[in-house]
Amino acid sequence: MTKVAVLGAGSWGTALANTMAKNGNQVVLWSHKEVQAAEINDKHSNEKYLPKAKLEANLQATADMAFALDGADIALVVVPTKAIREVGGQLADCLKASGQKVILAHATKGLEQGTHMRISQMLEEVVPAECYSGLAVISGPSHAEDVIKSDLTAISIGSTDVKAAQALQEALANESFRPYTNSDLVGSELGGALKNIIAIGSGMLIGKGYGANAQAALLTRGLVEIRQVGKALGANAETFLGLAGIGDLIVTGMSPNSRNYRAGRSLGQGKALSQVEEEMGMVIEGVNTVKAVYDLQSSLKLDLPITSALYRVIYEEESIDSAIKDLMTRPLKAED
Ligand SMILES: NC(=O)C1=CN([C@@H]2O[C@H](COP(=O)(O)OP(=O)(O)OC[C@H]3O[C@@H](n4cnc5c(N)ncnc54)[C@H](OP(=O)(O)O)[C@@H]3O)[C@@H](O)[C@H]2O)C=CC1
Ligand SMILES: O=C(CO)COP(=O)(O)O
Repeated sequence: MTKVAVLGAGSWGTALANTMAKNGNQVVLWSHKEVQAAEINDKHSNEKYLPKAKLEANLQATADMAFALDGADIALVVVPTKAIREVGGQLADCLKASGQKVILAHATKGLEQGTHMRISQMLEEVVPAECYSGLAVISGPSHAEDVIKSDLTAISIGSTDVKAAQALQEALANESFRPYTNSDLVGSELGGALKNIIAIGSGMLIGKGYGANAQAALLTRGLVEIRQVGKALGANAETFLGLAGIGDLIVTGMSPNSRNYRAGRSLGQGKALSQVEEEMGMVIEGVNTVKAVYDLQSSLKLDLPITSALYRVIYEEESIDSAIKDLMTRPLKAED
């Protein structure tokens, strides 16, 4: 049995914590809100993020991070990208105070605004190296709404530290949840972050009334952009053919359980971004990630037409129709 502290009690943190508790591990889920921790402990539910789900009775929650981390083998951070430095800083303070060393992992899919850093790079900056042995990312096609129902799911765990990846793999694996390990931390993080951009575009096409041809074209050409950015940032191109690449692109670009897809669909139906964000009530990572990648493309000397079109629609008020026309009438070229 492994002791795991999961930091972040939104939909994904709760679903991952619940899976590991169901497997018989000792799991403590940290929420920054007392009231939410109390709901999980008393009612075994997290209605805001996973409506109607019955959580495992042995899943314990707390609003005290030091308590969650006490004796933990693994600390798994699952908060939105914008909260990583704050939560990582609190984690570092707890680990420094206790003198404990953990396997450090995260399941967040984004890039930092301004710095364009990956999540593990941010964590490395805020958590001193002596506080952890091994850093891993949980990536791959996995909606919390499906995982909580024990729908069949396969994910990938990216880490250069085999022992760290295997410890997470053991804690998570069961008959309906199959984790694979993968040594490409960079590619696993980038696959997870960048597919959110394309998923917004895929939702937009459906919201506009286009069909499966359009969606397949966008996802395939989107994968080319993901791979180009990934290679330029040091990922292994092969990773994008795996669960953390095309696997996650398929599920996020096609499933109504995806926040990014649903956001794009609502934008395609004519809603304003502010309204879409308010109605979602959950993080839509792709909205910030499209800006990060748009900003990065010139320094990486890349031409990313789909990412650029989505950036213009989201941030510069270009109409979706105009962006689609622009993409479809670019100079003809060979497929690369
Ligand atoms: N949902 C999914 O199916 C999947 C999500 N992911 C990724 O996981 C990450 C988290 O997403 P998800 O769980 O969906 O997000 P949600 O929006 O469902 O939940 C976010 C959680 O983080 C908490 N939070 C926000 N800011 C802070 C903070 N400063 N300190 C502490 N807690 C904070 C929120 O608390 P509060 O309620 O107070 O706002 C909430 O509990 C994202 O990067 C997402 O891309 C990856 C795979 C699947
Ligand atoms: O990464 C995810 C599924 O693998 C979740 O995507 P959304 O944030 O779009 O729901």
